[in-house]
Amino acid sequence: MIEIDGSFGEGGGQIVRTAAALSAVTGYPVRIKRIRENRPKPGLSPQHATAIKALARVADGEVEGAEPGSSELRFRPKDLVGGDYDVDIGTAGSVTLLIQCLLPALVFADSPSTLTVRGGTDVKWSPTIDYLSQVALPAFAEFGVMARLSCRQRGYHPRGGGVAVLETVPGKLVRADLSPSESRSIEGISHSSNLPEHVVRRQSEAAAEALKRGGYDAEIGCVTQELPSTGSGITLWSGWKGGSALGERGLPAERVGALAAEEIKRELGSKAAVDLHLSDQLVPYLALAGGSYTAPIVSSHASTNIWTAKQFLEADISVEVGAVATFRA
Ligand SMILES: Nc1ncnc2c1ncn2[C@@H]1O[C@H](COP(=O)(O)OP(=O)(O)OP(=O)(O)O)[C@@H](O)[C@H]1O
Repeated sequence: MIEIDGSFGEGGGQIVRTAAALSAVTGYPVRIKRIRENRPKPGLSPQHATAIKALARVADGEVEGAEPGSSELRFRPKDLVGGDYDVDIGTAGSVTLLIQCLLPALVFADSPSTLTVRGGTDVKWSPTIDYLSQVALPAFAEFGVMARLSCRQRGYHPRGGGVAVLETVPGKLVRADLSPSESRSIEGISHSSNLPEHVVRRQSEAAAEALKRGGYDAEIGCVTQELPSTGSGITLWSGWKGGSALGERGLPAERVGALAAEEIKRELGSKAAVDLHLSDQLVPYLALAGGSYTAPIVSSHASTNIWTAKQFLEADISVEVGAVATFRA
């Protein structure tokens, strides 16, 4: 059994998701201790526990300790079984982080799968649903990941109620070397629910103006809906880089648009191939398939994910830090 110290490095939920995902893929049972020990609310959060239980279904495995608040978890995977899976994270737990945990296993499953996830699609501290479909999945596809994501209904904090469907087809992963793009065109979507129509327009106009000042062309769609949850957000993307911001009470719509624009401008201003967030999300696929990419810096999420991947795989992953950080395996 592989033993993982969940408080290592970044010490967050990602160690748990990556360790369980790679346990499922390699078939090595894992015991994760000291889970999120240094977080204000240590142990598994309800959304981490839901992800692990869902992964156990896909891996036909046994799991102990996958309960909210638990500081220790044992996971023993068996066969990776494709099929239809329906997972309700409840409230506004992140749909994209649950997918982050299950996707590697679905890629190695014995048949195609349709995973329906209910929860928050555009929530803090996680990739937005548009970031996952427009930035992360296309980058994973370079490594051979065959997955298609559709957002049936957005879900904002705190009510959630979002629905996303991920369809996967298993296949062999392939080595990929991602190179930087010179593109100066950016796409995006500005969205809201139960808010006046001018909110999405002000978000998108502020973003487009800020991007134009930086010499970028932007095409940003606007969607106003009436859904069970209330909220707004904007995601911008260009190749393997993104920027996003979520509306909140007291934060002017113009500021939300400008924040997303500032983030993607910072990323596009770097000579790296992928953005900061993608650099940690790609680690499992880099470790499994080999390849290379560059990122602006080595984040603590990325170095911790590399450490976690090395506990399961022989992969010789290295990061060389210069003007940009080069990830290689
Ligand atoms: N704005 C964003 N855009 C894209 N990806 C993001 C964004 N914010 C966070 N992420 C990604 O979400 C993941 C967050 O992992 P992390 O371990 O911090 O999450 P967590 O499960 O909420 O755990 P914890 O609560 O312990 O921090 C990382 O892969 C990170 O790259």
